[in-house]
Amino acid sequence: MQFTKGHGTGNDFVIIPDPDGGLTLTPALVAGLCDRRFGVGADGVLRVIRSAAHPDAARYAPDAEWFMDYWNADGSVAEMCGNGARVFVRYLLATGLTDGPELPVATRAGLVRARVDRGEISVRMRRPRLSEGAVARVGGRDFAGTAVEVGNPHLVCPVPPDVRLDDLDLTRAPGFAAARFPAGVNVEFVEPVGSPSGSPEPVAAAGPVGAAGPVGAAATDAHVRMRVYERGSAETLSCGTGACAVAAVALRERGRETGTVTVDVPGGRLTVTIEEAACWLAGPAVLVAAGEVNPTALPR
Ligand SMILES: N[C@@H](CCC[C@H](N)C(=O)O)C(=O)O
Repeated sequence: MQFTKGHGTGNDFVIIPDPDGGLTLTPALVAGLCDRRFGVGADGVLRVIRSAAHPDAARYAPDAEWFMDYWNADGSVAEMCGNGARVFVRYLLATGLTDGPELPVATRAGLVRARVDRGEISVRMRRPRLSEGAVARVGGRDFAGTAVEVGNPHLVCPVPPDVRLDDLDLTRAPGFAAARFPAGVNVEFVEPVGSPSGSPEPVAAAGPVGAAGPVGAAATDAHVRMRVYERGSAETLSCGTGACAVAAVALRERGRETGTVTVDVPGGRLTVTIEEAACWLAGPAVLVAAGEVNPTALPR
């Protein structure tokens, strides 16, 4: 089985080309591929399949030639993956399966549109929908947050000033009310950059680094840091949809509904631009290796 390995700000994926849908992808196979000791190792799998070859793709976005069949590391499927969509497009372009600079991609959350922009890849997704408050529990402490839907579910929790973001123990899943999130939830913890809790202002905080959004924004309206515990994948170095959820909350805290937010994640920097009717996620998307994996040698 051919594979390519790629990442977007350290959120890494095993990419499996299956243009005509000949492959049977199972939860066990996905979990084996993502195993960091006994498999290739990744936060998730991106199957590259033509929409016409996937039984469900047409109902999500009938007009896109390619369907991003995204799976979490534990073998569950998710509606959307923002970094995955950017890496998926990088793969399509690198292998000549499509040409840019703009293209539609079908996902379980509907159509997204990608754009190559000065070496970065941006995806246009739905606008995050903020709903009521909810609570995440870490290390015996409750963190109040906001539920946000970005095609997939998120819970964004600002970290209070007496807690250091880096000190949170995310080796285990944060607790949350299962009745509120019956399908599980991705939990983001966020603090402003330069916050009193001790995180230093990074160099070039509001400069053009990573600010390659669709409007060419050189300065951003807010600058935050986040960590994330992903449903189905544990703590990851980055989460694109999570960054969009965090950006929406950061803008609301500033009394705004639209704007551009710089989001620092453990694996790098993303830029999120929220418009009236859409949300753009921009950042690097890199392919690092390609090879062949023996599925029968993977853990089951
Ligand atoms: N890392 C992704 C999100 C992947 C899906 C998520 N774990 C879920 O189950 O919803 C991103 O970049 O958005």
